[in-house]
Amino acid sequence: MVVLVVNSGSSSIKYQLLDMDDENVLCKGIAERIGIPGSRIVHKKNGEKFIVEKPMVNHDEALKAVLEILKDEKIGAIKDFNEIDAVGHRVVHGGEKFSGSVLITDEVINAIEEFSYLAPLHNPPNLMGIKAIMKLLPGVPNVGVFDTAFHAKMPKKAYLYAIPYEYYEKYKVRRYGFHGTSHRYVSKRTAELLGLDYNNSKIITVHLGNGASIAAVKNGKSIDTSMGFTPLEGLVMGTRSGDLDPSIVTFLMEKEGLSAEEVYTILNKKSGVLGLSKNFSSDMRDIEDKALENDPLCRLVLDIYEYRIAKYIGAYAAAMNGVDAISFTAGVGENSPITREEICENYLSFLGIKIDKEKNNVKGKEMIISTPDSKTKVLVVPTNEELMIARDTKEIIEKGLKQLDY
Ligand SMILES: Nc1ncnc2c1ncn2[C@@H]1O[C@H](COP(=O)(O)OP(=O)(O)O)[C@@H](O)[C@H]1O
Ligand SMILES: CC(=O)OP(=O)(O)O
Ligand SMILES: [Mg+2]
Repeated sequence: MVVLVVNSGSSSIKYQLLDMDDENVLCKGIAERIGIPGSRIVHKKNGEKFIVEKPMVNHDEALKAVLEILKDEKIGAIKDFNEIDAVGHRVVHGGEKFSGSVLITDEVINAIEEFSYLAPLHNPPNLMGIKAIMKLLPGVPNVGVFDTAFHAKMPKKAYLYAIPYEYYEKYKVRRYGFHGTSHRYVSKRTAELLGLDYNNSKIITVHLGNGASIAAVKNGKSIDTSMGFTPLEGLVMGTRSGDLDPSIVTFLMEKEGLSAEEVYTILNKKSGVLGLSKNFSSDMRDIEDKALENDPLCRLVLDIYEYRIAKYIGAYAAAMNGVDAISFTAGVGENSPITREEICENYLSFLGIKIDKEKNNVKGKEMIISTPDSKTKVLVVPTNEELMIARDTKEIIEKGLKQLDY
């Protein structure tokens, strides 16, 4: 079965074409700068990279261009669109409705539309991708895989905020959690690599990309996670603040004469590592390089970044009353030995953690980086959200399911 995976963002579409008989990636890529000058597709096949400059004013045009590339004689992987058996889509917000992946129907589309007010930056582009594929590949089934689904069964004590209950009842203001597909993949893979029974294990997954979140996965279920009502809560991220005292919002509105929306933009796009470094960079590679040259501000930014992660790990060890393993994943988690080492060495020896420095000197590869006598194991597990989406898509289509529960 050939499955196309589509991850539509506001100005980019990531895609992957997989042969699910052997889980082989046939080709993949990203359409970037959709709707802005300089739009292009960066396409990869058999490790080779191809750049296709192409004006793409909206998601319809971008997906059309992507589909043409999939069929291209030289750089494509199929001869005809009828070789695509199903399409799996990343959808960021599934509200309280979806606790698993689903076959996309009109009813599901309406629900995703309804939840757009909870994720205004994410759900509208996700929907555009779904609608464009439905138009371009009529008759091909579509599956939705939600970032929120893996966290949907968190206990109420973990997801309710201590504000008047009526706001939960009226507007569903609660913690949802995101990056669930990544936390699900990485926690399961961690259990496999350590030979643990997934259904009887305590794993903390640390997803450090541009957006970053941590999850406490107990017995194969997410019982808590650091992102909340929106992907703004929790860790310090590239441009997002993570946790703060909400009174800062009203304080800044008054002092700087800002609107609610302006403060929201500052917290989402101008804060985090970028804001702390006085706009030097949102990319942890830049911060790390400078910190290693003893730049005091960048050293401080790295300290704050690591400290917040360590505090959450401590909290989640308490939430699960123990922890068997901690796994680092995504851009920073997979590629930054120094961040992993400093978090573990400076804060986590109380968990009996010992890091093997040589093993930790790894980038983008599965590795147990703790020593054999480390009480809690520490791992690097590269995430693979696309493979999870393709697997769910295959299972739903092959078994004729409407919803796949985790
Ligand atoms: N070698 C590295 N060292 C430190 N950070 C890195 C390295 N490589 C990538 N990163 C970080 O990973 C981030 C991107 O992570 P990624 O998981 O691709 O994010 P997203 O999916 O949210 O776009 C970059 O912003 C960068 O800070
Ligand atoms: C939900 C979220 O934060 O996603 P990303 O990391 O892709 O921005
Ligand atoms: Mg990501």
